[in-house]
Amino acid sequence: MRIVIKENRYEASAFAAEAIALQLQQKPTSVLGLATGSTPTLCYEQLIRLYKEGYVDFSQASSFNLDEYHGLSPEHPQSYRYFMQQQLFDHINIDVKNTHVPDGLNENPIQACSDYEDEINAHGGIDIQVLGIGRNGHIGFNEPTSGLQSRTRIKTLTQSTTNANSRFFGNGEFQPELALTMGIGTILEARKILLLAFGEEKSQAVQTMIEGALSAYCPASALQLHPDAIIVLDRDAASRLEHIEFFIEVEEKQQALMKTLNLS
Ligand SMILES: N[C@@H]1[C@@H](O)[C@H](O)[C@@H](COP(=O)(O)O)O[C@@H]1O
Repeated sequence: MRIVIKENRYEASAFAAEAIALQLQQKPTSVLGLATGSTPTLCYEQLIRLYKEGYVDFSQASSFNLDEYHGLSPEHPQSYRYFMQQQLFDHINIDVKNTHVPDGLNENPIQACSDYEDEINAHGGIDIQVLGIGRNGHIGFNEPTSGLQSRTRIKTLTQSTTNANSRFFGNGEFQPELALTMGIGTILEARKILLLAFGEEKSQAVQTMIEGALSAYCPASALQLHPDAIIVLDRDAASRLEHIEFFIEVEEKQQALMKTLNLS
């Protein structure tokens, strides 16, 4: 894991957007793995800016989102398809036919999940996967105890996750307790991973993910197994890291080395 600690969420989001832009410059047909939630919104804002300024082109790219609520239509304002249209797709030149979000209304969600896996494979796998992290350490909707080799499937959400996400739903509005989500094994197959975490409320999950043991109790800790995972934090999310000074030192040395090798 490479740990990048930025002063604030704006700098962290700009770093992530630049990494995605670079990926697309190097491989215009990249397959992007995308996430929802409040965390990636600034990164998407920066990506839209880079697109408008001509630095990035999505015309040959395709995308797969991590997850979707079961029971919400794509037009529902809380569905992740709707979120992606509003926050990113409607503002860039990606062909909507090339964007994929699990089908929350499919009458056979088990089949829909297995088809989703097939579709990712048919596209040659995910080149770069954006992730947020839940307060309980979940990634996608892989709640604690999710199998570390799990595949796309239907999951029951924990109370802690439904509570955290209730802020997006109106009083008395139907809030799904089931979701279709890529599995941890699916996520780990992405060639590069960029996990973003901001704010004090994520600091415990971040500490457990990075400094804790590999454990299904903290699904994000599975990223310790990934050969190219970058964890991008703001100061608050990094605040509980016991080895924070060490991580800062290593990153500075790595930056200096990359400059010397002309790789940055
Ligand atoms: N399924 C999503 C996750 O992909 C996301 O990482 C998490 C954190 O959301 P936020 O970024 O709003 O804190 O929320 C949801 O549960």
